[in-house]
Amino acid sequence: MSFGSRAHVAMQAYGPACIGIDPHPSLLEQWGLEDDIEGLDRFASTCVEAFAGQVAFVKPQSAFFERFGARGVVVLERTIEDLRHTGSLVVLDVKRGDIGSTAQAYADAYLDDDAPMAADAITVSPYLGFGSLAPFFEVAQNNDAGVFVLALTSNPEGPEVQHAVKDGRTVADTVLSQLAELNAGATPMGSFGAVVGATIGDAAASLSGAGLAINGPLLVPGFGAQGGTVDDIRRVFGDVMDLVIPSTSRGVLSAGPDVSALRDAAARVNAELVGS
Ligand SMILES: O=C(O)c1cc(=O)[nH]c(=O)n1[C@@H]1O[C@H](COP(=O)(O)O)[C@@H](O)[C@H]1O
Repeated sequence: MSFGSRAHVAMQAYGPACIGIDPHPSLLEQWGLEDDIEGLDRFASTCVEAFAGQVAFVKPQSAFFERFGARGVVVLERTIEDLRHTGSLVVLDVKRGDIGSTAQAYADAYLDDDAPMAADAITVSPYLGFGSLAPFFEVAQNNDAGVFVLALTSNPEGPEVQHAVKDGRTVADTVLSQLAELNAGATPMGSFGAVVGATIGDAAASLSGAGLAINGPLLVPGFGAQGGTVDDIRRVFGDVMDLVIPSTSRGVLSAGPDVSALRDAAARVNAELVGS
């Protein structure tokens, strides 16, 4: 089953939320853990216990594991493995992007189902040109995996690149319309998503063509710790709420380390969104 179909099924079963595993040093401390490999290991396994098979998407943030070198990557690899095939889909947040021939190697590393780090989907950056991402889409397609392309990110620096205009269209608009082309005709939705922050304000209003209706999932970070609210999500994504996967990390992780408190916090995110 394609990633788009699997995502649709998981969203129906658990609600739309994506919970990030971001082992910040401050969260390790808050959880009573040392900022070392043992602390990382305990943090990640607690998250697996809390979220596997409980939410539609879990998004480990690679950088917080890479901080610990090869041993951190081992923990990441095991975390992905433990989460996969539990009902929750793993979106590995690595934000890759490179010239096509190197993009192929990244795609093989994270999206080929036989690779040790294979995830259900990854995040990628289109700023070497949308066409440079072709290997990611091809490997994803062949492995029923997904790709989330940065379009309108949640950070305040994003607009300087993403709102830049070429041939009368913003860069973000171009990214979104190329995703819509890739997803055309897919049901219930395509496997190629966009990252659009909950904090983008009125930026979506200037999009042309299909706008945010890319017939693929919209990963929406910036919700929770970065200030985005359910009202913001409703305002920005009104017509395309069915495609929205709101993503939060610190907003839920700060409820830890108690497993049931973490689960309750994740369930509250879903309840808030479904009620919206
Ligand atoms: O791709 C992402 O997930 C992402 C894109 C974006 O525009 N903004 C953004 O915050 N993120 C990631 O989403 C997570 C947000 O974490 P919190 O701010 O703690 O909810 C981090 O792992 C970010 O790297």
